[in-house]
Amino acid sequence: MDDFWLIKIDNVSKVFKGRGMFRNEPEVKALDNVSLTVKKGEVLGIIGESGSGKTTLGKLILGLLKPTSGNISFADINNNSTENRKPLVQVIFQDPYDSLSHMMTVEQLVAEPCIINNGKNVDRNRIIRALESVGLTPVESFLRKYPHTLSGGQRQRVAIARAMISEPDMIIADEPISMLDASIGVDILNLMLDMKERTGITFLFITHDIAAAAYISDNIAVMKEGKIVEYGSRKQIISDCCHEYTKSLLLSATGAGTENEYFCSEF
Ligand SMILES: Nc1ncnc2c1ncn2[C@@H]1O[C@H](COP(=O)(O)OP(=O)(O)OP(=O)(O)O)[C@@H](O)[C@H]1O
Repeated sequence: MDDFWLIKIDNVSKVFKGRGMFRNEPEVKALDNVSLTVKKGEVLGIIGESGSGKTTLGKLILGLLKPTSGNISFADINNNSTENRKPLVQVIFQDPYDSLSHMMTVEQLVAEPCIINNGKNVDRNRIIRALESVGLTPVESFLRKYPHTLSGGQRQRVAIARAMISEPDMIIADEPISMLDASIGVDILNLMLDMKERTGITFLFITHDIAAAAYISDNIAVMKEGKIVEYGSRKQIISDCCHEYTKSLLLSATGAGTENEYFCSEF
């Protein structure tokens, strides 16, 4: 894997003003001076407990939120075209049932991002290839189905096909397996790894599950209360972590005799 960067996050903080009718609740510092580099072609795991700022980080990268301070830089991409462009970033959400319109067929759902981007219909073969690439075969049996007739894992595969059809440079996967059974979750992680191998796509994998992060990530950033408290390669984080918080996450994943299916034998 090369070390070319895709996104650089420099000293980024994000403060949310107090909620409540009179904004009388205290403000929240969701991100506190975060610096991080997303390298091209890697799976970067962002791990932390609820409220540690993971989703806020993803929303800042997507441009859905603006940093209160600090800077996010995007690499110039040039795919043999005359003009350089920013990396195209797509997102996969935690709940594939909620994130997919119940009124649209699988074919319409997968075609929609291209129609929004280009304003014209998509070549049907492209939709078929996208569905094949996520293992929804025979494709003909899925095209006219609605999300409520699919299993959770199949819905998440539709969400991945929808994200992949516009050929993004990076996908932010925000807790993509937390609502799935463990074995289906492993299938989705394997699919993401397979896509990384085949296309060189970069993933930002947001999770509260350190074992899932260890299974799929090249590098892992551990977040606590809006800060990155530890960063390293998967092996460093699993075998040689320093921060007490990381140790406690590892202990809860492996401790008390619990078997965790994501942990590989190398750890
Ligand atoms: N729009 C908002 N307005 C006010 N506070 C917010 C807003 N969005 C997030 N927060 C607060 O910012 C903090 C970080 O939230 P964030 O959703 O980034 O955490 P997270 O690590 O993704 O948590 P989870 O795993 O539960 O999704 C939390 O305290 C949350 O309540």
